[in-house]
Amino acid sequence: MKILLEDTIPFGTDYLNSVGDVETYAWQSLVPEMLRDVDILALRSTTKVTPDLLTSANKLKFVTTATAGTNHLDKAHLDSMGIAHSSAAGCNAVAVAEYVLSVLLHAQKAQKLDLYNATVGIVGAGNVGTALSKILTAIGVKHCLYDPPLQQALANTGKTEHNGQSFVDLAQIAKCDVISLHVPFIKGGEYPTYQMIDEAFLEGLMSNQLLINACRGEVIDEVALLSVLQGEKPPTVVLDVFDNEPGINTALFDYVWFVTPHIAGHSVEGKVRGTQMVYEQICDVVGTAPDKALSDFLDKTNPINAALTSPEASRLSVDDLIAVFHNVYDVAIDDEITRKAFLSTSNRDVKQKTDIANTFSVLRKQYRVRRECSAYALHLPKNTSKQIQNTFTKLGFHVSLV
Ligand SMILES: NC(=O)c1ccc[n+]([C@@H]2O[C@H](COP(=O)([O-])OP(=O)(O)OC[C@H]3O[C@@H](n4cnc5c(N)ncnc54)[C@H](O)[C@@H]3O)[C@@H](O)[C@H]2O)c1
Ligand SMILES: O=C(O)[C@H](O)[C@H](O)COP(=O)(O)O
Repeated sequence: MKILLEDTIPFGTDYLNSVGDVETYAWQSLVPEMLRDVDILALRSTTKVTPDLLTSANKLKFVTTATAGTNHLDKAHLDSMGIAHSSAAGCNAVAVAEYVLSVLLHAQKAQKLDLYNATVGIVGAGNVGTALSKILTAIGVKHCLYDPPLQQALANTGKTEHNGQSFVDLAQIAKCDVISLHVPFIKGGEYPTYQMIDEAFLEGLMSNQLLINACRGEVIDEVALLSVLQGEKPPTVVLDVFDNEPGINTALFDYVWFVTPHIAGHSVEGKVRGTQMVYEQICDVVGTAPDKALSDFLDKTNPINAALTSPEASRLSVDDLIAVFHNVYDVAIDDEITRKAFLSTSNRDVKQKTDIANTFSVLRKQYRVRRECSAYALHLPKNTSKQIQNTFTKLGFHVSLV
């Protein structure tokens, strides 16, 4: 069985070389002729699987993406050719949720938010929305969900809540202190998400609200966003994703609080979990039993020694949470790297579009090593309360008292 892998899939060859005849292609080099006689194709989200790409695919039976998003696959066309397809649903949900947590903790530090008294509106309660809901539950932050397709599916089974959280409508989401977007990019159909955060929604936001987009840029009307951000008393906005990536509109940078190059899901765990998932799917297609596990590919980390200011308290103080969590992930570092890279991009006007696209792509490709909470042993003081230990455990840390 001939398996063609994109070289952006970490450990792809190590995982799959015993499963079939593996070949890799360099990122952005895939052309139709390379799919001749290929049985299985695995890639990531920057490769678009279009009818044109598939014109020479004479044997292709399975296409899979080591990512959560699937809007780069023309699924209707794959279906029409009888080619099965899949994705790594949920592979990087925790990474994105941790990205949002870092933003929330910075908002607390900057006095933009009173986190423990705030309400977070989660738009899209799938894998990422649920991972975020779990984090917020662990630290005791109120939140609500907007997800009509899921709400409808649950209603059909007589349920009104998802993991103990209630659903609200978009108008209620618009009133939340924080609005965090986690829907797929869908054009058309019953529940489209294309520009669902439209001009009216954006114009209704107040200066004390925080809007975070770490799903797909197309979900926000970016022209309206720029205009609102340039107006009086704009909301605080954090963007990980943009319309028309990688040729993004860098004019937004001057008005956005944190800006990152579509890396919210790029933890080591998020990426390698994606490889593990496509490996298991390919084993299934080939008819072989998988014998490799995520732990075979993840390095150990150094423990975090936390000197809590109030270890005996019944609730983890937000300052202690900030001090511990920002050892794991700090969005401000990625914001700084991003802004520096674009500053050295000579010009921001339309003529320099290629330069902007290259800068964006290179930042993503060369992203630093970032681990999730679950990668860390967390050493807490001996007198740490059970409640605080529990909170850290629920965040994924391996807690011990020293
Ligand atoms: N920035 C990143 O690095 C990054 C990482 C992972 C995922 N993503 C993006 O985030 C999206 C969500 O990821 P996920 O893993 O949670 O996907 P998912 O499929 O598990 O969940 C998506 C949820 O959105 C809901 N939804 C669909 N249409 C909706 C609508 N019109 N209104 C409200 N809710 C709607 C679905 O019912 C589902 O529950 C992905 O499709 C991807 O585009 C980005
Ligand atoms: O859809 C996803 O899983 C995420 O957007 C992911 O970060 C995409 O990563 P990429 O394939 O662009 O490296």
